[in-house]
Amino acid sequence: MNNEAPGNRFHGLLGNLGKLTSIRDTELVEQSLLRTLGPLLGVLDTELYRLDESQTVVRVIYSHRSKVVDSDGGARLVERIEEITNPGDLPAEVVALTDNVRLLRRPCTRRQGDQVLIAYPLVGDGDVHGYFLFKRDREVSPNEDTVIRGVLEVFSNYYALLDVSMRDRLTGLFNRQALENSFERLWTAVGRPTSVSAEDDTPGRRGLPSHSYWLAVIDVDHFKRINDTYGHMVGDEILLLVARLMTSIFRSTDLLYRYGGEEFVAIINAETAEIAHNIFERVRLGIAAHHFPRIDSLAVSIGYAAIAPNLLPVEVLSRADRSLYQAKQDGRNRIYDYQELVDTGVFKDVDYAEPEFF
Ligand SMILES: Nc1nc2c(ncn2[C@@H]2O[C@H](COP(=O)(O)OP(=O)(O)OP(=O)(O)O)[C@@H](O)[C@H]2O)c(=O)[nH]1
Repeated sequence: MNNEAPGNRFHGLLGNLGKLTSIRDTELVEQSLLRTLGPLLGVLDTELYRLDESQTVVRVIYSHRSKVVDSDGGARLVERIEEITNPGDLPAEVVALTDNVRLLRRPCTRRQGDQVLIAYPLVGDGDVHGYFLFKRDREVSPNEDTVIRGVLEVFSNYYALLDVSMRDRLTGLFNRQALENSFERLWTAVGRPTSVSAEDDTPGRRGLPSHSYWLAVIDVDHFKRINDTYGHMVGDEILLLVARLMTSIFRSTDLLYRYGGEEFVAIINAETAEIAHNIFERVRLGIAAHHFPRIDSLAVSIGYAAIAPNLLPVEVLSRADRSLYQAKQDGRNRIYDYQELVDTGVFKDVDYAEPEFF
């Protein structure tokens, strides 16, 4: 561990665990874990790997601390947290080490020159759902091992509790609360325009940023009839199947929420409106082609809008929702893009700077 007196370290650890369990957001809890363990182990870099159900790494969170010398000559530690969703090829030594951790369900180490790469499993419900990794010049002592295991256990239990509170009970998708909680962070990450489409001569489009993230509201058509005809139990089963189908059609990096009764929200990454449209069309067709119990067929209507950095989340939601409403008005079982509805004169364009509700 580091050179602090044991009493101070113990208080520091308790304080950090207190902070960790006071956070109400799963991603911030993950960051807080790295902030707690890095200083405790005397290392500047720590990493957290998250796995999906098929044990594939889907997210990596890196915490880097570096010394910065101020103009007055004083040194301080600056921390940078980076998150990669859908990481590509992981370094071979990480794959080899974490394979062992997963199979043995216990910490493993791997020597790299004068350094040791150390990995701990994150265990919950009997499954390994991630790894905590760090590298340093020596192995973990028995005392350190006890502390790391204890902190990881608190983290895993608390994470599981938080995760449950962010999930819809019926479908297991994220719930409306989770969407609202993550809006701010989501916007910082996804709201940046990727480029400015200066060559695009489409009227009204020149100079507009081309977006890479899209928010869709997806609503089951005539769902009330299903409930009225077959009862709520069948209705519930169909909602669950719709959620499972959508989860299998969207990519694992797309975000899917149950927003209300038979209404879902998806946030996806796509380079153009056309690609986004094709993805939503795949969802619509996938649901239309599925054989649901009792009912002959099921349709969904979808309204979507680009996530522009100069719009509030509520404005993007409102645009997608208005487009959905239009799709319902025009006969259901269709997909409308807000911008398309503006360009074709169905909607009056709304000034980006002025929210339409106030
Ligand atoms: N089974 C079940 N039904 C739900 C749930 N939440 C909401 N509903 C029902 O979903 C139905 C939604 O009805 P409406 O809003 O009229 O929409 P709709 O019948 O799908 O019609 P359109 O959206 O206009 O195509 C209502 O009957 C709600 O009671 C749920 O969790 N389970």
